[in-house]
Amino acid sequence: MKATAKANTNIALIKYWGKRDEQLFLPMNSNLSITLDRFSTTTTVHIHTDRKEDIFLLNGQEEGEEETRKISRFLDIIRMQTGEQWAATVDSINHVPTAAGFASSASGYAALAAAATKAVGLELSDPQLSVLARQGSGSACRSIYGGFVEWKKGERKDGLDSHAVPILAQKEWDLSILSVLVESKRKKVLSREGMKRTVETSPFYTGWLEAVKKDMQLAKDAIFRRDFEKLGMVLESNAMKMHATTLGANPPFMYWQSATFDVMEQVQELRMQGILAYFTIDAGPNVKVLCEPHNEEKVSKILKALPTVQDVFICHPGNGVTYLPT
Ligand SMILES: O=C(O)C[C@@](O)(CF)CCOP(=O)(O)OP(=O)(O)O
Repeated sequence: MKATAKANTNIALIKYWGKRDEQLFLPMNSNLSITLDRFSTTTTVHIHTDRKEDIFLLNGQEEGEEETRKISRFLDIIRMQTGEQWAATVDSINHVPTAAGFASSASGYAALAAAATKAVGLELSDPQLSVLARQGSGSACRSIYGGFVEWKKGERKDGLDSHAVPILAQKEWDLSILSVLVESKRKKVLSREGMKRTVETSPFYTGWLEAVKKDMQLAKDAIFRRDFEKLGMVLESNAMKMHATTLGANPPFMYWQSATFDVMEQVQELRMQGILAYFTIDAGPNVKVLCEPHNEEKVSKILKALPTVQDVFICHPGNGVTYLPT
């Protein structure tokens, strides 16, 4: 038995930042993303009943014990649901150049969840598939759907109500999401560690939780009204508040580097010239800049001209997980 699935990466507009349950990947706050039309993972899962060990191939290379163990832990969730013993060969191709400033865990676990359940004949609804993908990496639960997506934090301790729901299909509102790759000078604090340390030690974290509820409402209203200026203001403000929490952590840390500031200042300069552009930043120095499609070439050119910008990748809203012929 085997199946193939493809999932796109997504970028958070209202951030997932902090867990209320580390084992089940349950978030402290609801959050909101756009699934993109490029940077995806395609995963084929072959099921074997004559073998005990899982094999994990990434971009054609067999991965070592540590990475394979992570995949096996994820597949154990499915094995518990089927109640059967089987091993899998997971063959993932990442079309997510890390150099493009995207983490591949979101598209990776969304594609794996879809391909593995399909291969074992486990028919899950989209919300159930989102609950499963979430247990590989939180943000992966959002890549099940296309376009604008909300991850409802849920209230249940078992997390069955903590999953993504679609807000607006990608064809309903076209925006440009420019992934701006800047020079990276130092190793970043991975988002999992960063959010854990922040929740546990930052006095600013309670302020974040208060503010993000309101930001979610403002962002959803702006999306329903297709009000790009209002959406841009709230997503930029939300990213700033998320990063402000890390400055109060113990020990404090900051994801931004000097090149990050160059891009932020350029985006604010563009707005002074009347061009609507807004930035958001995740757990690293790279920046995502949102603008309206008619401005994308101009904005991309101006950002590329910054001496500390290495490249700019233009994306648009993309679709959710799809199954491919194996
Ligand atoms: O994407 C967002 O909402 C915001 C962030 O990118 C900000 F850095 C966090 C993504 O965290 P993720 O990699 O999903 O963590 P995991 O659940 O520990 O695997």
